[in-house]
Amino acid sequence: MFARRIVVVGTGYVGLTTGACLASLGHRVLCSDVDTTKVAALARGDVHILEDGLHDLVQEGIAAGRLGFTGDSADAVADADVVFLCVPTPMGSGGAADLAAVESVTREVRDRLPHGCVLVTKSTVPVGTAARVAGLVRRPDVAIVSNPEFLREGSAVHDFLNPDRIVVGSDSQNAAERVAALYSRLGAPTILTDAASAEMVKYAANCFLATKLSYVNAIAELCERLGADITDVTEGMGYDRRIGQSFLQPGPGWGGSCLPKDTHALMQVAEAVAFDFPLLGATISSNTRQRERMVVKVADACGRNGSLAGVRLGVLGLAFKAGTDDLRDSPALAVTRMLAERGAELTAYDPGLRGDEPGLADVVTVVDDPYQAAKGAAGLVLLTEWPEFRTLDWAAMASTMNGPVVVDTRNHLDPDALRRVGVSWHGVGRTPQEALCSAAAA
Ligand SMILES: NC(=O)C1=CN([C@@H]2O[C@H](COP(=O)(O)OP(=O)(O)OC[C@H]3O[C@@H](n4cnc5c(N)ncnc54)[C@H](O)[C@@H]3O)[C@@H](O)[C@H]2O)C=CC1
Ligand SMILES: O=C(O)[C@H]1O[C@H](OP(=O)(O)OP(=O)(O)OC[C@H]2O[C@@H](n3ccc(=O)[nH]c3=O)[C@H](O)[C@@H]2O)[C@H](O)[C@@H](O)[C@@H]1O
Repeated sequence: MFARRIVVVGTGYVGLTTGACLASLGHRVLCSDVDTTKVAALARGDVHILEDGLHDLVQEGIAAGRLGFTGDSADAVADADVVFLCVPTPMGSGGAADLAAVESVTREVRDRLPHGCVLVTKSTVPVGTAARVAGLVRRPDVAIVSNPEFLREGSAVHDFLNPDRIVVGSDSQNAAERVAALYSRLGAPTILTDAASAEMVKYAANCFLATKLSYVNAIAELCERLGADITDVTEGMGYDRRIGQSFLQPGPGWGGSCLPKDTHALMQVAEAVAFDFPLLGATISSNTRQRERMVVKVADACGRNGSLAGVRLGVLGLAFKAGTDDLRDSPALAVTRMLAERGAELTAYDPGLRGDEPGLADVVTVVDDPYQAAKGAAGLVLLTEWPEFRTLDWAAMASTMNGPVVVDTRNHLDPDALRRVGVSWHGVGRTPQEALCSAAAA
């Protein structure tokens, strides 16, 4: 089923990727957004987010006449077959998902949807939202479908075009099949289900991933205390196909625009039906603790008797993970903020950031090369796993530092290579080699 007239409301990481990828699959797509500055830039082919391959795909879609942009969602949907809602569902008061944007777009477009149109929630929304949207639309000729998205930032285009699965849920079998058919060229396993189950798949998956990471971070701490090496431990675990190698990398805690808000939202959903969910609660609180633990690690390695007051530190990476410019709920930024609160003087470098992002300047001085971040620092804290950090001239970095100590919260660097150039390396879940050697000698 090609050349469908599709409207995508919201042109963020998910909406723009959805629009550009569906256009690349041969569909005609019109993307709308309230942010008219963004719409004007996109219409010129200017992509405002760092996402591998997205810029080219947008330009190709525009050039092929299959991809367009507008600031008027109500007008856009007037001759649509399928409308995707890709607007934000941020953490609201008390932790529940804030559905204000989903509801406001629904109200805005409901009377303009043509007969037989399908309205799809692609935003991450709690179980029951499709029913709530149906209640707002109140039109038997418009079917509501839940089609959660599983792409990751930084590899959004790749993930969208190579999905592990497509999940489509609706009370209308016909509408679900029409939405599933849009992806038919991708050849992915497709789960057709009811809307509530589709909505639940999304939260169950994200919260499982968060739980896996909190577990791994806890095992890493245990490794530190017991003299085991988390890198070998996770390798040993990962070969078990029931566990798998991915999502076993310890770090400064998990973050980003989704895992934190979705874990809190599922806690709220559980509470609403009087379900006690201590496992998920511990997943969240362990993550807060992990961020704090990184600060203590830095204070121990670089502070003066554990104090960071007036200590000059360099920071490598501020984004919530490599490959993105997204700072939303970034553990790297959270740790940096806590270091600043403890009085550290911070200079940071992140290859994905310009440095003028809102809120950054209050916390940290952002520089545009890593050697500047290292200059005069009593220690460097690596918080985001950008590949280029591995290939820095570490001897040159160390020579400009005032005490070559690196706290590598991602176990991203080669500890032996760093030690060879005189850097004292501190990772996560890995006992420093010197300590192991002296323990063996004793
Ligand atoms: N970022 C990600 O990797 C993923 C996000 N999701 C979910 O997708 C949804 C969207 O997330 P992102 O794309 O990251 O958000 P985003 O913040 O990057 O983009 C949202 C866009 O919607 C626009 N918008 C807001 N209100 C609007 C309205 N009333 N009418 C038209 N446009 C409006 C904003 O201007 C913005 O351009 C969320 O529910 C999120 O949980 C799901 C999978 C992956
Ligand atoms: O719903 C969403 O928005 C998306 O949330 C996550 O994707 P994303 O937020 O892009 O980031 P991830 O790659 O999942 O990383 C999340 C956090 O976990 C951390 N992480 C990830 C993997 C790992 O092994 N270790 C680790 O610390 C990352 O550094 C990051 O802070 C999910 O992976 C996507 O499937 C989902 O669609």
